[in-house]
Amino acid sequence: MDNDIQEVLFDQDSIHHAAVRLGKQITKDYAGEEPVVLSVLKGAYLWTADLLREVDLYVKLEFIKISSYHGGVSSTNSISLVTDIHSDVQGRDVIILEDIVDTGQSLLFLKKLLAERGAKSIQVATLLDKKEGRKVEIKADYIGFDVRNEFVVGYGLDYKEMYRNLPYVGILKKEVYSD
Ligand SMILES: O=P(O)(O)OC[C@H]1O[C@H](OP(=O)(O)OP(=O)(O)O)[C@H](O)[C@@H]1O
Ligand code: HPA
Repeated sequence: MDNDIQEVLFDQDSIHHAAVRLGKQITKDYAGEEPVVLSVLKGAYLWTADLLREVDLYVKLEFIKISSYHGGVSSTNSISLVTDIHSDVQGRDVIILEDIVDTGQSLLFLKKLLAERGAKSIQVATLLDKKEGRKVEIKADYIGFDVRNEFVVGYGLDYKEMYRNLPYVGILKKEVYSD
């Protein structure tokens, strides 16, 4: 897989430092609380594992699966709920864990859903924030790194369901794309 990568943007070490930094901040900000942590599959699977190990709080971990990108590099405007959570978020503080906020549409969808279900507060911790990709106005509260407006893979992020298991975030070589 390494041969398919043109440039590594965030290596394992820098991702670890981001997890430590944000984990400390979340631990401080939510001291005394028991937030629900909502991990957004599939992309956030590694970020969830690494960030949560740096959070010293009693948390309830939930996984939700939504779908916006259909394997390739282009986005669609419709988001669908693929696998829902089965616990009640009414009156709870919720921290959404995302691998990337790009157009912002996935996050908007989730925030609306949680607000409709009566969450007390909703915050977002994302590894990557691609601010130039935004199509809707929305902000993350905890950000690992700002990332430039290019399609990235690795550390949970896929191209056609591959590269999620790369331990770093990078950009694919042009010849690897088939669409
Ligand atoms: O800000 P947006 O433009 O909405 O993009 C961000 C979302 O897109 C990706 O998920 P995707 O729907 O591709 O599913 P995946 O996590 O299973 O790869 C990523 O993991 C985020 O959840
Ligand atoms: O840059 C990206 N890479 C992979 N998946 C994504 N989903 C939104 N943006 C991206």
